[in-house]
This record gives sequence, structure tokens and C-alpha cells, in this order.
Amino acid sequence: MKDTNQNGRKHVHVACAIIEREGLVLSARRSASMNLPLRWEFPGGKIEPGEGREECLKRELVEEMGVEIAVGCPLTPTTHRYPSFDVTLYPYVCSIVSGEITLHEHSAMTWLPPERMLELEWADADLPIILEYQRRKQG
Ligand SMILES: Nc1nc2c([nH]c(=O)n2[C@H]2C[C@H](O)[C@@H](COP(=O)(O)OP(=O)(O)OP(=O)(O)O)O2)c(=O)[nH]1
Repeated sequence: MKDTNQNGRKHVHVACAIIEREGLVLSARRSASMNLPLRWEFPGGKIEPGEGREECLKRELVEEMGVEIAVGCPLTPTTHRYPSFDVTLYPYVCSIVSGEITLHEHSAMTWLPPERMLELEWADADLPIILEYQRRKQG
């Protein structure tokens, strides 16, 4: 997918993993040197040319955290306009199938029950995803 739109504005397409374990969800904190510094996000990253979303997620989770994941149910993709670029996030509910998490890029991680996720300072683009996820969990 192209990473600029008709206006020449940067638009990145990002797959992200809502990783569940024993009723808790993994959140990862961006480092101080990344853009959106110290905001919380779901692990994942930009989809490379020719790459599928699930393939991207599996690759990113190995690169960022050293774990193999199983990719499950997709949630609704969401597009957000940041001051300097646009992002479309493609969220998937996932689980870890092997490995122990080692943080290669993030500055912190935490496991939270879904209803407590909004206590963190999230990247703005993630808020609709968290709300949809919480609604699904409330059944
Ligand atoms: N992985 C991930 N990225 C998110 C989320 N929410 C959100 O706005 N983003 C943004 C942050 C980044 O600008 C982009 C993800 O791309 P990336 O992780 O490959 O980018 P990066 O900042 O590490 O690297 P770069 O743009 O400097 O090359 O999407 C999220 O929940 N997960």
C-alpha cells in the first residue's frame, strides 16, 4: 500500500496486536526517542510492500519482543490524523504461542485487565480500538 496520499501527506498502514493472556492484555510503551514518545501502544508496525497484515504482525512481534504469536480475530481498522502524518491501524486479537517477551524497542510493557487500559496514556490513534475491544469484552 502507498505510504503517501494524493496530497503528498505521509500515510502509514500499521498492523497491531492485542495480545491476550489469562484475561489480561499487553500494552507496550514507546521509547523516549521514538515518535509519539512514551505513549502506550499495541506492539506491531508498518506493513511492508507485498506483505500481508498477519505476516507483518508475526514478523514485528519476533523483531520487537522475540515471541511467536497466533493471529486471531480482526477488530475494525481505524484511521487517525496526527499533525505530521496519517495512520491506519489494523488491529488483531492475538496470543503468544512460544517465547518469553524481551523488549527490543519499547521502554516498558504491562499486562492489564481490559477495563483498566485507559489508565495509560495511549497513542491517540488507539482510542477507538480500545473502546471497541472493551465493548466486546463487556459482551
Ligand atoms: N505499532 C503501533 N504503532 C502505532 C500504534 N498507534 C499508533 O499511532 N502507532 C503509530 C506509531 C508509528 O508512527 C507507527 C508505527 O510504525 P513503526 O512502529 O514501524 O514506526 P516507528 O515510529 O517505530 O518507526 P519510524 O516511523 O521512525 O520508522 O504507527 C499502535 O498501537 N501500535
